[in-house]
Order: sequence, then C-alpha cells, then structure tokens
Amino acid sequence: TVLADNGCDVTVWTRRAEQADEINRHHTNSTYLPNVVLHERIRAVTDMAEALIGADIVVFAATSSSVREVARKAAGCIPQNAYVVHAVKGFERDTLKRISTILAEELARPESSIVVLSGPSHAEEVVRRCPTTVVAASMSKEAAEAVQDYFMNAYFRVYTNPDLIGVEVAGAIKNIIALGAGLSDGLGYGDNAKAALITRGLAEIGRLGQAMGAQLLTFAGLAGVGDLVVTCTSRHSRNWRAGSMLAGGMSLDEVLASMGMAVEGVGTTRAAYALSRRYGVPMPITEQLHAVLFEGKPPKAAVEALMGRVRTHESEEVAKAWLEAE
Ligand SMILES: NC(=O)C1=CN([C@@H]2O[C@H](COP(=O)(O)OP(=O)(O)OC[C@H]3O[C@@H](n4cnc5c(N)ncnc54)[C@H](O)[C@@H]3O)[C@@H](O)[C@H]2O)C=CC1
Ligand SMILES: O=C(CO)COP(=O)(O)O
Repeated sequence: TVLADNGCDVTVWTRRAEQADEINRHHTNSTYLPNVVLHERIRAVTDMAEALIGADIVVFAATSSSVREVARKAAGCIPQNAYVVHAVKGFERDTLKRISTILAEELARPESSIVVLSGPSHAEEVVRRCPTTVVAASMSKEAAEAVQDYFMNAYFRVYTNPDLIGVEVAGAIKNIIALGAGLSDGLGYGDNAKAALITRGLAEIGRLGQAMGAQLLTFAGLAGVGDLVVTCTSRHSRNWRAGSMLAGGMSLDEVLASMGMAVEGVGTTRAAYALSRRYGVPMPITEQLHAVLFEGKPPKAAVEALMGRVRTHESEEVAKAWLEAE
C-alpha cells in the first residue's frame, strides 16, 4: 500500500492462485486484511519470475520459517541492481541465523547490501494510512537511503540506521516479550507488571544484541522501544493475543491453530533461548517463557521465578563504579 501510494507498480507474489485472483479481481485480501480495499496498482501473481521482472526493489515479507524457501525461489530472478529489503521478524530455527544472513546466502549478495525495514507497524493500521514510523537499517548508507526514499510519505515516516544487527535482533525478540505481556494481562496482573516486562525485556534484548554486535542505542529507537510498546499493548498484536490465550488455559497447539497467522514469538523463544546460551547472556524473561511454552511450567510459577530472582543492579553499565569498587 505504501509503495503503491508512492507511485510504484507493486507485484505481490503468493503461493495461492485463489488469493492472487481475489487481489486482482476484487482488490481485497479478505483473510488477512478484512474490510480493506487495496490500491489498484497492487497486483498479485503466483509465478516468481513474473513477479520479479524489471523490479527496482524487492521486499521479502514471508515468515522467518519460510523466508529461506521463498528466497531460494527468487534467487536468479532478481535484477542485479534491485534493492533487497525484508520486513521479517525472527531467526532461522535450526541455524539461529538472522534474516539478512539467510537472504545473503540464498541470493548470493553481500549481507552489507541488504536493508531491513522494522519498527511499530501493524499492517492493519498501515493499510488504513494511519501515521506510522519505521527504521530502514543497512550497512550500506546508499541502500538504506534509497529504501527510505521509496517508502517515505505523509503517513509513513522512515528513519535510517546503520545498525542492521541491532534492528534485526530488536524486531525478533520483542515478540517474546509481547507473548509475556499477553500472559501477564491474561493473568490479570495489570499495568505495573506489563511496564516491568517491557522495560526488563528491553534490558535483555539489549544485552543479547550487544553480544551479537549491535549498538545499545538502537534498542532505544523504533525497532526496540517502539515495537515493544506496540506489540505489548496493541489489540492487533498476535503475539500478545497468543500469550493471553495461553494464560486462559489453552494449550500452545490450540492457540496456534486458532490464530491461523504467524506467531513469530514462539519460534523466536526457542532461538533466543539457544542464543542466550551461545553468547553467555542472561535472559531471564526468555528463559521463563521457554519453560512455559515448551516445558509445561504454569505461567504463575514463571512470574514467581522472575520476581524471586536474586537481587541485582538495574544496569551493570550504570553501576560500573560500584562493581569496580567491590
Ligand atoms: N503483520 C504485521 O503487522 C507485521 C508483520 N511483520 C513480520 O512479517 C512476517 C510475516 O508476517 P505476516 O505477514 O504478518 O504473517 P501471516 O501469517 O499473516 O502471513 C504469512 C503468509 O506467508 C505465507 N507462507 C507461509 N509459508 C510460506 C511458504 N513456505 N512459501 C510461501 N508463502 C508462505 C502464508 O500462507 C501467509 O500468507 C513476520 O516475520 C512478521 O513478524 C512485520 C511487521 C508487521
Ligand atoms: O511486528 C509487528 C508490529 O510491528 C506485528 O506483531 P504481531 O506479530 O505480534 O502482530
């Protein structure tokens, strides 16, 4: 919608012929965006080569579990000079790779040329042209600014950031915290608990991100705080909704079946749990979510475990002088 509003002819690739048909005939995508009429410049195809002919910019918006497969299909069809962008929030389950790394591998392009578009941006609101701000992050200033120019308009404001790793890590891990926020709300724990999850969630996202090579300040930006706030508080958030259903006593399988859409936080909890071990970074909220989702721990017991952790400083960085004096 944003690109079409900006004058681009947009071709959407989908696996399903009936979905392409609906988009082309009726300009709707009713399963995913009910009651929305899409721009006439948006058309859909099921043939990847057709989708990519003459493309100036290619946006991957598949799920983290399918993006490698989709990129493999697209490899060889993307024009040499096209910008490659992605809006995927997660890691690859088995390899724990970031999405840019997957795209670089499959498309045989340097990771430094890839751009991630991330931030608080629920599709339901963007498509209604509600004011939205995001960040375009890339190691390449030229690519980040080109993508900024493609997407910027009166309702969609894009900032650039060279910290690709930070923006990808932030976008992925906020979904774990959103699941936790949904659980907390579902248990009736109120606003103090949710603010605590958002803030301490940010602390553990920052710790892991720094260990992976990100800059701490990125997490204070749109991809960090911005997306945490929206995903932990919005009625559109699927991760929040999944968490609240779990608190209501549904099993994980029942929740996922009833959502019918990606709940990235579930797979990302597994990945982040493994990454926290790989990098030796404490991630207590992720650890408790892992126990609730995959080890059968009751959500209330997870909250008790978080509240009962040994006393500690708010930030080792800020408490450096005390720590050095010890
Ligand atoms: N929905 C939103 O507001 C936002 C979503 N994102 C991210 O975008 C990514 C995609 O999420 P959504 O579109 O919301 O999920 P979704 O569940 O609404 O849609 C995913 C689509 O991918 C298709 N798909 C699944 N496996 C596939 C495969 N192997 N090959 C081809 N197509 C396949 C599904 O059929 C479905 O149409 C996620 O990483 C999500 O975190 C990022 C920003 C906002
Ligand atoms: O990332 C998102 C908004 O920025 C979408 O979050 P959900 O997947 O929780 O709906």
